[in-house]
Amino acid sequence: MELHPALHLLGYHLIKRWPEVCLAFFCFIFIWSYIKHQNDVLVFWPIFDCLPSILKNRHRIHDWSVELANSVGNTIVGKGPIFARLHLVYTCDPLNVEYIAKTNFPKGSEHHEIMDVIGNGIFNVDYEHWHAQRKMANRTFMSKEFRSYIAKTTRKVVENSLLPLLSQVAIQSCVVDLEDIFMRLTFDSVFMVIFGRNPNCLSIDFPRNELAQAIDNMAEVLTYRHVLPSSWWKLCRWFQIGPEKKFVEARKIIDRSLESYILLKKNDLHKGDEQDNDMITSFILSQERDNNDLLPKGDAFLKDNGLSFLFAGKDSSSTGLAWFFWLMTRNPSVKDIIIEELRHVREKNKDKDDGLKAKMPYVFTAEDLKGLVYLHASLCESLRLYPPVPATYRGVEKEDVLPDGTALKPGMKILISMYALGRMASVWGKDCLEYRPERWIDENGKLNPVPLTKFFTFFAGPRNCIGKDMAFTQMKLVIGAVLFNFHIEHVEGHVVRPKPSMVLHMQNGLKVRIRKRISE
Ligand code: HEM
Repeated sequence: MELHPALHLLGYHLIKRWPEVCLAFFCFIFIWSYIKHQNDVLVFWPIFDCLPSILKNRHRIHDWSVELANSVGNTIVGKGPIFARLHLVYTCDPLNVEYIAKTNFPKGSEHHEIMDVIGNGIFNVDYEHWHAQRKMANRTFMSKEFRSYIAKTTRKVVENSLLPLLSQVAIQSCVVDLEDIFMRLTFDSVFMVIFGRNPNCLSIDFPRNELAQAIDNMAEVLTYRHVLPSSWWKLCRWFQIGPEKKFVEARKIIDRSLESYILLKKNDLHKGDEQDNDMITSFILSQERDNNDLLPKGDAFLKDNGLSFLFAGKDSSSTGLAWFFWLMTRNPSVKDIIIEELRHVREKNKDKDDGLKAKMPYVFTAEDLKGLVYLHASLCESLRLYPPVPATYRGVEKEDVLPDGTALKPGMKILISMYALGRMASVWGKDCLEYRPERWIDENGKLNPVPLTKFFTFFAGPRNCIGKDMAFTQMKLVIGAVLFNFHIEHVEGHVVRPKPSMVLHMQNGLKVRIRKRISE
């Protein structure tokens, strides 16, 4: 049978122009699939796998992680684009996470590479090296002297810097970013706990601190490194372009500053000055005293750990505080109960108050706030809904099976979302998105231990947060002082939402007005 000339021509062109035809065909499949799946929470594309879904939701990545768990499942295995050589297991199944935490999966070599700026600091090492460092750090963090040093230094920052600044802001009745104020506060207090010196970032002229700025820039670059395929950021590093240029500049400042602080500390120690109770002094003494081959000698190790703890402690408590105060502005009944608890303490203290402590604004001690059940419950509830460290990951180095049956193979990466873990109806019940401190309190008015078993904000197992108690002490001192002495009003129209970053910062900060609470 003779072929129609038009069909003949079409066949000729299809063969001659095959690259264009293939491209058109792929575009058609792509657009058709996009339209068909545009409302799906997760789509696995050919070649690109889950990457387009991640990119589409990058601006709301934390809320997307909750939707994923609710609509697709608590554990999802994805491969990522072929060129990224990624094999990812995303989980927010509490049993899986508990297993991962207790079995002590390593952070892995990729983490070490990405976080090269903290070298062999505790955050970046695994197995016996981590074990030796954790033992040394535990000795410091568990000691009574160190704990009371934390309480004393934080209270000093609250009394001498935070309250005068807020009083001034109240007089001027201007709008301030409370998240920025808390970031300055925790930088000063964490720095004092680690290095024994106050960088004085928190003051009414809002000074620019070169080191704090360099650490923020560094954190931004590290976020890029975590989300980009490693070949991309390594190429940028090689050419010293984009974020990697910023990295080099930030690193110079960080190295120079921390080295000089360590030198100052060593000079103080060798002059025979009275010993401080800060962390670096304690680590220097451990280095001199302990004979453990797994604990590196020298200043590089001190610098790596000084920076590890600064990274871990600087923005986490401040972020926790910012979300807590945001929730207070939206839940006045909760705020009133906490203030009532604080008033009781104030009344009890009246007899023993010396003139200095009795003056307004009133400052509580860590001891005053320790037993306040509702304050603790409200803070835990806020940290559940807004975990300052929203996600973490672990490497897989040998075959294993998670409690829900997911098979793990060497080379896989396990991504754990603390943000999703705190918001799942299957874990916290139907009212999981409500801010309800009562869920942390039992029928006898005591703290309920049950929610703690599903609370992963500070992670779990042997590699949980070593600074958890310190963070609670810091945050409660700030909450007690601010709620008791000031009214905080959220500026109407200012939108508060989480930023897609490694720490759950607020996208636009927390804009508030402050008034003194005197007459009540
Ligand atoms: C609200 C405040 C805080 C939260 C929510 C928090 C959360 C966490 C989480 C989730 C981890 C595990 C991360 C992982 O393994 O990937 C962690 C580890 C760690 N945190 Fe915190 N943290 C807070 C405050 C602090 C403070 C104030 C310090 C000390 C200055 C600190 C020091 C550390 C260190 C050193 C580790 C690593 C522990 C290890 O690997 O053995 N954290 N933290």
